Amino acid sequence: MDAREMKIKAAAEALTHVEDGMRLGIGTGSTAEEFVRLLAERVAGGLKVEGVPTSERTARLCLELGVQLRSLDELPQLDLTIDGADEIDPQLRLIKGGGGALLREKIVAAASNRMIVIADETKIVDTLGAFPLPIEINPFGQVSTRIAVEALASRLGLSGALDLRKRSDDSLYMTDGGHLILDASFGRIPDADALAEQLNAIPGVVEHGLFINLASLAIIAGPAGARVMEPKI
Ligand SMILES: O=C[C@H](O)[C@H](O)[C@H](O)COP(=O)(O)O
Repeated sequence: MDAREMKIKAAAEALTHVEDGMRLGIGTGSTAEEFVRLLAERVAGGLKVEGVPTSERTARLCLELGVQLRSLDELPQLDLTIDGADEIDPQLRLIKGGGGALLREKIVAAASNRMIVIADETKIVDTLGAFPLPIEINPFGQVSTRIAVEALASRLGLSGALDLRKRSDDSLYMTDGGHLILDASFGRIPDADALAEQLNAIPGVVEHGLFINLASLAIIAGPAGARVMEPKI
Protein backbone atom coordinates (compact mmCIF):
# COMPACT_ATOMS: atom_id res chain seq x y z
CA MET A 1 0.00 0.00 0.00
CA ASP A 2 1.52 3.36 -0.98
CA ALA A 3 1.13 6.60 0.97
CA ARG A 4 -1.92 7.73 -0.98
CA GLU A 5 -3.65 4.37 -0.53
CA MET A 6 -3.08 4.62 3.23
CA LYS A 7 -4.64 8.09 3.31
CA ILE A 8 -7.64 6.78 1.37
CA LYS A 9 -7.95 3.87 3.80
CA ALA A 10 -8.00 6.20 6.82
CA ALA A 11 -10.47 8.53 5.08
CA ALA A 12 -12.78 5.64 4.19
CA GLU A 13 -12.81 4.46 7.79
CA ALA A 14 -13.60 8.00 8.98
CA LEU A 15 -16.52 8.13 6.60
CA THR A 16 -18.20 5.33 8.58
CA HIS A 17 -18.59 7.89 11.43
CA VAL A 18 -20.53 10.29 9.21
CA GLU A 19 -24.31 10.13 9.52
CA ASP A 20 -27.12 11.62 7.50
CA GLY A 21 -27.92 15.19 8.54
CA MET A 22 -24.57 15.86 10.19
CA ARG A 23 -22.93 19.27 10.34
CA LEU A 24 -19.34 18.49 9.41
CA GLY A 25 -16.07 20.34 9.85
CA ILE A 26 -13.91 19.52 6.84
CA GLY A 27 -10.14 19.61 7.23
CA THR A 28 -7.31 20.67 4.97
CA GLY A 29 -4.40 18.79 3.39
CA SER A 30 -3.83 15.76 1.22
CA THR A 31 -5.46 13.30 3.65
CA ALA A 32 -8.50 15.50 4.25
CA GLU A 33 -8.84 15.86 0.49
CA GLU A 34 -9.12 12.08 0.13
CA PHE A 35 -11.92 12.29 2.69
CA VAL A 36 -13.66 15.01 0.64
CA ARG A 37 -13.49 12.85 -2.48
CA LEU A 38 -15.07 9.87 -0.71
CA LEU A 39 -17.63 12.10 1.01
CA ALA A 40 -18.61 13.58 -2.35
CA GLU A 41 -19.31 10.09 -3.72
CA ARG A 42 -21.64 9.43 -0.77
CA VAL A 43 -23.31 12.82 -1.26
CA ALA A 44 -23.88 11.98 -4.92
CA GLY A 45 -25.52 8.78 -3.68
CA GLY A 46 -27.97 10.69 -1.46
CA LEU A 47 -26.16 11.37 1.86
CA LYS A 48 -27.20 14.76 3.23
CA VAL A 49 -24.55 16.69 5.14
CA GLU A 50 -23.55 20.32 5.46
CA GLY A 51 -19.85 21.08 5.61
CA VAL A 52 -17.80 23.91 7.04
CA PRO A 53 -14.43 24.05 5.25
CA THR A 54 -11.22 24.87 7.13
CA SER A 55 -9.54 26.60 4.19
CA GLU A 56 -10.22 28.23 0.86
CA ARG A 57 -8.47 25.26 -0.75
CA THR A 58 -10.84 22.78 0.86
CA ALA A 59 -13.81 25.00 0.01
CA ARG A 60 -12.85 24.97 -3.69
CA LEU A 61 -12.56 21.17 -3.74
CA CYS A 62 -15.90 20.72 -1.96
CA LEU A 63 -17.67 23.06 -4.35
CA GLU A 64 -16.09 21.36 -7.36
CA LEU A 65 -17.26 17.94 -6.12
CA GLY A 66 -20.73 18.97 -5.00
CA VAL A 67 -20.40 18.92 -1.20
CA GLN A 68 -22.77 21.50 0.24
CA LEU A 69 -21.01 24.18 2.27
CA ARG A 70 -21.99 26.63 4.99
CA SER A 71 -19.94 29.20 6.86
CA LEU A 72 -19.10 28.58 10.50
CA ASP A 73 -21.28 31.56 11.36
CA GLU A 74 -24.23 29.83 9.72
CA LEU A 75 -23.44 26.55 11.52
CA PRO A 76 -21.60 27.60 14.68
CA GLN A 77 -21.90 24.20 16.34
CA LEU A 78 -20.75 21.14 14.46
CA ASP A 79 -21.27 17.44 15.06
CA LEU A 80 -17.96 16.16 13.79
CA THR A 81 -14.73 17.42 12.24
CA ILE A 82 -12.51 15.15 10.16
CA ASP A 83 -9.00 16.45 9.55
CA GLY A 84 -5.42 15.34 8.95
CA ALA A 85 -2.34 16.05 11.08
CA ASP A 86 1.40 16.46 10.73
CA GLU A 87 2.22 14.66 13.99
CA ILE A 88 0.18 12.70 16.53
CA ASP A 89 1.39 11.66 19.99
CA PRO A 90 -0.08 8.92 22.22
CA GLN A 91 -2.34 11.45 24.02
CA LEU A 92 -3.65 12.51 20.60
CA ARG A 93 -1.97 15.87 20.91
CA LEU A 94 -1.23 17.06 17.41
CA ILE A 95 0.99 19.29 15.37
CA LYS A 96 -1.02 20.77 12.52
CA GLY A 97 -0.56 23.58 10.04
CA GLY A 98 1.89 22.12 7.53
CA GLY A 99 -0.60 23.32 4.91
CA GLY A 100 -1.06 26.69 6.62
CA ALA A 101 -4.68 26.16 7.69
CA LEU A 102 -4.12 25.80 11.45
CA LEU A 103 -6.15 28.81 12.60
CA ARG A 104 -9.37 27.91 10.83
CA GLU A 105 -8.77 24.23 11.57
CA LYS A 106 -8.51 24.94 15.28
CA ILE A 107 -11.57 27.21 15.36
CA VAL A 108 -13.60 24.57 13.50
CA ALA A 109 -12.33 21.69 15.67
CA ALA A 110 -13.15 23.63 18.83
CA ALA A 111 -16.68 24.25 17.55
CA SER A 112 -17.22 20.51 16.98
CA ASN A 113 -18.56 17.90 19.36
CA ARG A 114 -15.90 15.48 18.11
CA MET A 115 -12.74 15.66 16.04
CA ILE A 116 -11.45 12.58 14.24
CA VAL A 117 -7.91 12.74 12.91
CA ILE A 118 -7.02 10.75 9.83
CA ALA A 119 -3.43 9.96 8.93
CA ASP A 120 -0.99 7.38 7.75
CA GLU A 121 1.21 5.76 10.36
CA THR A 122 4.26 7.91 9.54
CA LYS A 123 2.56 10.71 11.53
CA ILE A 124 2.70 8.85 14.85
CA VAL A 125 5.45 10.00 17.25
CA ASP A 126 6.29 9.46 20.91
CA THR A 127 7.11 13.14 21.44
CA LEU A 128 5.93 16.00 19.25
CA GLY A 129 8.40 18.33 17.57
CA ALA A 130 10.30 16.61 14.76
CA PHE A 131 7.85 18.31 12.39
CA PRO A 132 8.46 22.09 12.56
CA LEU A 133 5.74 23.70 14.66
CA PRO A 134 3.77 26.29 12.64
CA ILE A 135 3.17 29.50 14.61
CA GLU A 136 0.78 31.92 12.90
CA ILE A 137 1.66 35.54 13.63
CA ASN A 138 0.27 38.94 12.79
CA PRO A 139 2.41 40.77 10.19
CA PHE A 140 2.31 43.86 12.44
CA GLY A 141 5.29 43.72 14.78
CA GLN A 142 6.52 40.42 13.41
CA VAL A 143 10.09 41.05 14.57
CA SER A 144 8.98 41.75 18.15
CA THR A 145 6.79 38.66 18.06
CA ARG A 146 9.68 36.54 16.84
CA ILE A 147 11.87 37.85 19.69
CA ALA A 148 9.11 36.98 22.19
CA VAL A 149 8.77 33.46 20.75
CA GLU A 150 12.57 33.00 20.92
CA ALA A 151 12.59 34.14 24.55
CA LEU A 152 9.77 31.75 25.42
CA ALA A 153 11.52 28.86 23.67
CA SER A 154 14.69 29.58 25.59
CA ARG A 155 12.81 29.67 28.95
CA LEU A 156 11.35 26.25 28.12
CA GLY A 157 14.76 24.85 27.11
CA LEU A 158 13.83 24.66 23.43
CA SER A 159 16.11 25.69 20.60
CA GLY A 160 16.05 25.60 16.82
CA ALA A 161 15.48 27.77 13.79
CA LEU A 162 12.37 29.93 13.43
CA ASP A 163 11.79 30.20 9.70
CA LEU A 164 9.34 32.64 8.21
CA ARG A 165 7.41 30.48 5.76
CA LYS A 166 7.88 31.37 2.10
CA ARG A 167 6.22 30.32 -1.13
CA SER A 168 8.17 28.55 -3.88
CA ASP A 169 8.74 31.95 -5.61
CA ASP A 170 10.38 33.20 -2.36
CA SER A 171 7.51 35.56 -1.52
CA LEU A 172 6.13 35.45 2.01
CA TYR A 173 3.49 32.80 2.66
CA MET A 174 0.20 34.37 3.77
CA THR A 175 -2.54 32.35 5.42
CA ASP A 176 -6.22 32.57 4.42
CA GLY A 177 -6.54 35.06 7.30
CA GLY A 178 -3.71 37.28 5.99
CA HIS A 179 -1.14 36.25 8.60
CA LEU A 180 2.44 34.97 8.43
CA ILE A 181 3.77 31.64 9.65
CA LEU A 182 6.93 31.00 11.63
CA ASP A 183 7.98 27.34 11.39
CA ALA A 184 9.77 26.43 14.61
CA SER A 185 12.22 23.54 14.27
CA PHE A 186 12.49 22.56 17.93
CA GLY A 187 13.17 18.90 17.16
CA ARG A 188 11.51 17.73 20.34
CA ILE A 189 8.87 19.43 22.52
CA PRO A 190 8.94 17.67 25.91
CA ASP A 191 6.18 19.85 27.43
CA ALA A 192 3.73 20.60 24.61
CA ASP A 193 1.02 21.77 27.05
CA ALA A 194 3.26 24.46 28.55
CA LEU A 195 4.45 25.64 25.14
CA ALA A 196 0.88 25.79 23.81
CA GLU A 197 -0.37 27.81 26.76
CA GLN A 198 2.55 30.23 26.77
CA LEU A 199 2.52 30.81 23.01
CA ASN A 200 -1.13 31.86 23.36
CA ALA A 201 -0.02 34.55 25.81
CA ILE A 202 2.21 36.33 23.25
CA PRO A 203 0.08 39.14 21.74
CA GLY A 204 1.41 38.86 18.16
CA VAL A 205 0.83 35.11 18.03
CA VAL A 206 -2.52 34.56 16.36
CA GLU A 207 -2.50 30.77 16.84
CA HIS A 208 -0.12 27.84 16.86
CA GLY A 209 -0.23 24.33 15.48
CA LEU A 210 -0.35 22.46 18.80
CA PHE A 211 -3.82 20.92 19.06
CA ILE A 212 -4.31 19.80 22.65
CA ASN A 213 -7.47 18.10 23.93
CA LEU A 214 -9.22 18.54 20.60
CA ALA A 215 -8.95 15.13 18.91
CA SER A 216 -11.20 12.44 20.34
CA LEU A 217 -10.10 9.66 18.00
CA ALA A 218 -7.42 9.03 15.38
CA ILE A 219 -7.74 6.65 12.47
CA ILE A 220 -4.28 5.54 11.48
CA ALA A 221 -3.64 3.63 8.28
CA GLY A 222 -0.65 1.38 7.66
CA PRO A 223 0.14 -1.35 5.14
CA ALA A 224 -2.02 -3.80 7.11
CA GLY A 225 -5.08 -1.53 7.16
CA ALA A 226 -6.59 1.11 9.43
CA ARG A 227 -6.65 1.08 13.23
CA VAL A 228 -8.28 3.35 15.74
CA MET A 229 -6.25 5.21 18.37
CA GLU A 230 -7.88 6.73 21.44
CA PRO A 231 -6.08 9.23 23.67
CA LYS A 232 -3.81 7.49 26.19
CA ILE A 233 -4.61 8.86 29.63
O1 LIG B 1 -2.60 23.12 7.48
C1 LIG B 1 -2.74 21.96 7.14
C2 LIG B 1 -3.25 20.89 7.98
O2 LIG B 1 -3.01 21.01 9.34
C3 LIG B 1 -3.08 19.47 7.47
O3 LIG B 1 -4.15 18.76 8.00
C4 LIG B 1 -1.77 18.81 7.85
O4 LIG B 1 -0.69 19.59 7.38
C5 LIG B 1 -1.66 17.38 7.30
O5 LIG B 1 -1.67 17.42 5.92
P1 LIG B 1 -1.46 16.11 5.04
O6 LIG B 1 -2.69 15.27 5.21
O7 LIG B 1 -1.31 16.63 3.63
O8 LIG B 1 -0.22 15.43 5.52
